[in-house]
Amino acid sequence: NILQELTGNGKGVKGDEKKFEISKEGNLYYLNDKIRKISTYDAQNQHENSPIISGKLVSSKTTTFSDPSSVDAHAYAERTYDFYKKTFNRDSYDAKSSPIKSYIHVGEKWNNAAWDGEKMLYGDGDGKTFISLAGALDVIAHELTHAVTQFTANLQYRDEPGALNESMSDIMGVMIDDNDWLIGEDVYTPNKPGDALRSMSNPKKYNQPDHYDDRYTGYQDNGGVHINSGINNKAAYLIAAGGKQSSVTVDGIGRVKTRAIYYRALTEYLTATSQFIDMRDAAIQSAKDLYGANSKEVKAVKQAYDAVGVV
Ligand SMILES: CCC(=O)Oc1c(C)cccc1C(=O)O
Ligand SMILES: [Ca+2]
Ligand SMILES: [Zn+2]
Repeated sequence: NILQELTGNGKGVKGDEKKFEISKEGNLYYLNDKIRKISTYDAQNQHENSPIISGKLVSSKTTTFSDPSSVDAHAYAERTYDFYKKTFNRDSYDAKSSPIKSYIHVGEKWNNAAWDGEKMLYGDGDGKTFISLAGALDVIAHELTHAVTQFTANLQYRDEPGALNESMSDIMGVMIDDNDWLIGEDVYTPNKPGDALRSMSNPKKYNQPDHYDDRYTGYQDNGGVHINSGINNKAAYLIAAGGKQSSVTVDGIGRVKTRAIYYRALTEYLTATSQFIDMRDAAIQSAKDLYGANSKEVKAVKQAYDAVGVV
């Protein structure tokens, strides 16, 4: 690459040392990765609903950056970018190498993270429910996957399509932060070790259904997008890890093949109004495309959706 690489460093939200790509303009250094086109801004506690969230590109007098939220937001965006490029040959969220912008210190003690249609937003948390949400790789991967979904299937953010939108973000979140089936564990309830925002292996542990017959049909949470995502999350877990549910046994095929199936379903088959049954069909078709019509991978997909009652 013609650009001269420049490495920055700093401690993340959990106190761990990280390295990342920066740039120098004049006598200041900036969280601006010109190779991946990733830049990180400080929203300086502007309210998350303010029409235009402006921000100050994070800078430092030296190559060491002292704001842990900025360190993690920048480094984890790079990790997520690299995963999509290496694993699926996708260049940024729109596959057209569009710039990735992250804003930290959004709102006041905001227990939230979001993709707002054009940039990523991270709250600092209130210190009880969350610490800075930029501090978790699976959170950042979840948010950037909302952007990927927007530029591919563009699943509507309500009811069943919305639950699938949420599930795709959780699936890629655990595939990128790939040492567990938990979501948000690194930044959730600092005073309660060992818990998480969601579990894909056991959705019910955090009050999500793991079977279609138990789906939420009310109006809260845009028709339960963070509730019913548990059903598809469990299916994805079963496809990868195997297991038994509602007297159906699934022979797992591993994380690598599972993420390939879901990425293909998201980018080739799902649409804005896909329902859970369409997710089943899209996953089966994707497994057929990738591994053959009578493959054990196709069998695992069918078994998993049988197990979660999407038939
Ligand atoms: C795993 C990241 C996540 O779920 O972020 C959200 C939070 C913490 C609150 C509300 C919505 C979201 C989201 O991105 O869906
Ligand atoms: Ca995790
Ligand atoms: Zn989400």
